[in-house]
Amino acid sequence: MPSDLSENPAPARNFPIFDLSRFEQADAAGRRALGAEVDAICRSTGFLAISGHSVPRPVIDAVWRKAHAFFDLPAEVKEKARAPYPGYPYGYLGPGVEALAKSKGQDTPPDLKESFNGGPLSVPEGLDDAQALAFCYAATIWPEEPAGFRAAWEAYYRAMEDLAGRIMRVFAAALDLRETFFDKTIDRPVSALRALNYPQTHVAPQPGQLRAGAHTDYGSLTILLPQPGSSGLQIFTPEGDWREVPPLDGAFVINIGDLMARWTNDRWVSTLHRVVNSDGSAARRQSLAFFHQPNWHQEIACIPSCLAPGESPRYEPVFSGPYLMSKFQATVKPAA
Ligand SMILES: O=C(O)CCC(=O)C(=O)O
Ligand SMILES: [Fe+2]
Repeated sequence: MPSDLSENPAPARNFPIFDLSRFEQADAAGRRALGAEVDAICRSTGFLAISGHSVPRPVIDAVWRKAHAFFDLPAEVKEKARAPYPGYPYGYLGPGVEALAKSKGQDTPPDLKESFNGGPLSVPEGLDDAQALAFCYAATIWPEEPAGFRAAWEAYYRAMEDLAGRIMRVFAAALDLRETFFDKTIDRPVSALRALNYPQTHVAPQPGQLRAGAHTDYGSLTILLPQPGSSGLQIFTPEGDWREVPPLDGAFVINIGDLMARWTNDRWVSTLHRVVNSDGSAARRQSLAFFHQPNWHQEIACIPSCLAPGESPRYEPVFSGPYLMSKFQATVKPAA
């Protein structure tokens, strides 16, 4: 685990940008070639930007504004939408609740952030798994204000679910699989959307305390929208140093998560990343993170074509939903 918390690294040179519309309009040979580019990126860091995504600007702007207005509310108002007990996945998680580095076994002070979290927009018909109903399909605790929050949130959630499905087709092409390979594994996804607010800080953080501690994401892929022009998101490169993700106006930053690494037998890497606060006095920063997660019951076992001859799978198969639940619950402060 790297620990150079005070380092102020340079922006990532040549941060890759992938034009999704170009891929979708290409013929079979073009798609294979573009897929190969994505394969190379995912073997190296698994972090890239997506342009040509066609997510309407008003959908993005609306959720951004509503989240900003929500975080501006007094603490006691935000607390009304609080997750009812530690380990409950949705609703408002106030400052001091989560330490992402704990998912990596690092005992750090809590992250300097607050978040609002929401789950799937509906429960699939006939689903009766008690754990799934109690965790991924638990109710989102909606805030009463600002007006229009829920409508804006749901529109953005839908747009992200759709975008994630399109990116998973790129991933299938990148892995030399038929492009619909993942479709059935993500047709009842248990994805979560998280709005993050990192308040302005005036005092030095505690030793080891960051805005978001070093972690990997848990699922198939994450679609991030960092505040335009903001800094602080860093990835741990294959060369072994922290690199800042540059601001990329109009593009989403995506990264693959642990389940994609497991699926591909570590051909693709789920890269460690974090959000730092420079020198203890950092400006407020907001972001949106959509954590795309395969169906609750989906078994994630090594894709056979990701095994070289004579190689054996590095991981035991896991089920998507229970895996997510165990990772999430490791990061929250237990009840006092
Ligand atoms: O806020 C960001 O830019 C990244 C947050 C993040 O990595 C996470 O919440 O998993
Ligand atoms: Fe993350």
